[in-house]
Amino acid sequence: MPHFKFYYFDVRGRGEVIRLLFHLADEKFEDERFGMEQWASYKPEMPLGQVPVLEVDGVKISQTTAIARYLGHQFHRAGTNAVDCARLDMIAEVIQEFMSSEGMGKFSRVLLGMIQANKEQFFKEKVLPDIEKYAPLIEKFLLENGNNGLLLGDRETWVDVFAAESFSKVIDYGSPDALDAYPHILALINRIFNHPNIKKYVAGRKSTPA
Ligand SMILES: N[C@@H](CCC(=O)N[C@@H](CS)C(=O)NCC(=O)O)C(=O)O
Repeated sequence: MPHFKFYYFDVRGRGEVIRLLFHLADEKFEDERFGMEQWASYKPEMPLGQVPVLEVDGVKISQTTAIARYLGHQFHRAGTNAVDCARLDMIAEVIQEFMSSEGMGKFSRVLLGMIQANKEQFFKEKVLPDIEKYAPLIEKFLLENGNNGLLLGDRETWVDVFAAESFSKVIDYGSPDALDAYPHILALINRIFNHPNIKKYVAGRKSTPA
């Protein structure tokens, strides 16, 4: 296995999916966490001036989906043929759009106080419309795959982890009933966060504001 070093702020944010993929695979990585006050010294070293970034034997990879897809292949948590890989990519793009959408894309910064707004009001007025737009799409893919709480096939892939982490944030930081209309997404979250490796990590994880 290569030496992995992961760079991200000391929050879940966009980066937590990568940490979850390492824990799911039970693979070691250096979890380099920092605060905003240290960010200026890291930024010039990052390929796109942003994080998350994964360093693989000294080579830095940026963009959440590129890193997560790479780990999916590395840890055998990807599709098993080109069409399945493309279908998973399609779903990952939907999740990435959700995470970059008008409200959801800014929600972490609201939670962290980087954008001045009332958290409850922002969630209700800006994030809920994004959930109403994107959750039905993910719910549909889950339904098409049956009732096993997975997006494709019968084994957890990197995109299941990406979807579970992304949507669990609206429950954890927004409202506990925000996904009640989407039982298959709730089943996916339940399945991923009850995987023994992930459950163990989350049980010992410190709580962060975003
Ligand atoms: N499309 C990128 C977006 C990355 C991004 O927006 N990163 C933010 C943190 S979540 C960042 O690095 N902000 C600090 C900056 O831009 O200086 C991805 O998904 O990885």
